[in-house]
Amino acid sequence: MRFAKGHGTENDFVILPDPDGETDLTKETVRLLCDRRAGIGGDGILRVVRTRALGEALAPAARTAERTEWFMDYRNADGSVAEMCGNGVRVFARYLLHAGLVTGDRFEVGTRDGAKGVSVEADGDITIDMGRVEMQGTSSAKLARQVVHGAQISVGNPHLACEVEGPVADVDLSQLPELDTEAFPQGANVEVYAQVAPGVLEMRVYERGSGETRSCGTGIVAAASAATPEGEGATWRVRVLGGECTVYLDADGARLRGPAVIVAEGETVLV
Ligand SMILES: N[C@@H](CCC[C@H](N)C(=O)O)C(=O)O
Repeated sequence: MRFAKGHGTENDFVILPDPDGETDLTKETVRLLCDRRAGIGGDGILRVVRTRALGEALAPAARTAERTEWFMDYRNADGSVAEMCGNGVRVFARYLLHAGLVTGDRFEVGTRDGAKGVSVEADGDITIDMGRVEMQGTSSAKLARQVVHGAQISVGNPHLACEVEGPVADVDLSQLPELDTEAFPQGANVEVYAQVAPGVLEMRVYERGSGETRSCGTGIVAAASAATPEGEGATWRVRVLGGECTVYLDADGARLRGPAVIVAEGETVLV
């Protein structure tokens, strides 16, 4: 099967073009493709499928995705399915352009969290309309060496965004965070962040289904939202291990801007 490899601020993905939805992507296949030694390596998979090829498989929650031509079927490295991936949508959009599957600098991509607007900026960055962020109260998580408290937030997928004192580099994210399972029955992505200058956050993330990654777009939006008590009218630059993205919070919701690159194309015998 053909594949491509891409990343957005070093959140990296194996891209599988499957326009007619002919590939049965099992958990085992996803794990193998994402394995950094036995496979291609990635934090997740972006299956590129025509929305109409999904038929009944398009969950009701993804209904606004029906109007899109292309659907991002996102899988975490452990084979689990996620509703949304912010860096993933940018990389997916870059792939559609690269492969000539879309033209123009404005289009939409279908996700399990609905249709997401894509704008290609003059400098090559890609901006995604992430939609409304849902603030759901507070919760906490037990990390390897400390307990962190923060905001429970849905960016289509579940997050716990926790402000920490001191450098985020000092936080031990080597172990799966222990969460309140009543608050997060489906698990969550856990962000730790600190404000390091006016309008600038540093953030690290432990992603559900992938472990610590070098960036997480929905996590970046969650951290920016947690850092904005007024809810809107804010712009944040968010620095992560793999680079930097910008989040704009306004009355229409959140927009995420950042880079997205394709680094390789080839053929795999693993699918
Ligand atoms: N890296 C992504 C988020 C991917 C899904 C996440 N691990 C989950 O299970 O919700 C991003 O850039 O948003």
